[in-house]
Amino acid sequence: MIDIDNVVAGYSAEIDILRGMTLQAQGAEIVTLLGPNGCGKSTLLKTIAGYLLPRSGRITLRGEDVSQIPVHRKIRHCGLGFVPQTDNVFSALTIRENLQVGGHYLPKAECARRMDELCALYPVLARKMDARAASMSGGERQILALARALMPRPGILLLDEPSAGLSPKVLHEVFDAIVHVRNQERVTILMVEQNAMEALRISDRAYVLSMGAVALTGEAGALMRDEKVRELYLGDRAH
Ligand SMILES: Nc1ncnc2c1ncn2[C@@H]1O[C@H](COP(=O)(O)OP(=O)(O)OP(=O)(O)O)[C@@H](O)[C@H]1O
Repeated sequence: MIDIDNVVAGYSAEIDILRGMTLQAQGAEIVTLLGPNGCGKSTLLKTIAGYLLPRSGRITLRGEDVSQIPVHRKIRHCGLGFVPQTDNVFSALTIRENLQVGGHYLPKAECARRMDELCALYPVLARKMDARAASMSGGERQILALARALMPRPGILLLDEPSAGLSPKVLHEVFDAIVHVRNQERVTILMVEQNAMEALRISDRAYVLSMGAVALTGEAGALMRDEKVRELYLGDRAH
């Protein structure tokens, strides 16, 4: 369970980017964050992950107030996985090595067992374990980034634009991979996406952000069917 309560945060002391952000996600839910460029979607993920600490408000993960816990401790101790938008795999390392980095603080046998599980979940990785990540396609790299974040078995996964730069076909492969892990491992997923309609198709709920706060929230199917929402927030690309 993620509970964000009235969070205010920013990069400099003078400017608040998040201005009283309140939202929740729980269970095996996929929740998408939508909204115009610069409204604070990535900043919210960075604040939940602990790259930025809130000036006020509270972030609760699985019942524990983690508002002031920085990123390295959150990922290790709070069951949080984070896949940033860029630089999310080590190109010079092999797929096996990337996964080992993701599980570096697991005991060796547990790390190996977890790699086997993730290779079973994502066979595309199993076929190329000793190839360098640099040789992977964009979609394969996203799946590796996802698997790397999953190594320590997080209960909560934050994904920043997993479809960025991908063709529509590959986007569907990556979204399938996200749904697959939600179904198999019952992870709570909070995802930022520009591809609003595609993201809503795999989501349970969504929040539309505007100027650092929630403008609108609802069940994904209802948002997709709402004419006004489609026109104002989704570019009316629904069919
Ligand atoms: N490292 C940073 N230092 C200072 N300001 C930043 C930094 N990163 C983002 N910002 C500012 O914070 C605001 C929100 O940015 P953010 O990246 O969270 O938006 P977003 O909703 O994810 O946008 P996009 O859809 O374009 O990725 C923007 O005005 C941006 O310029």
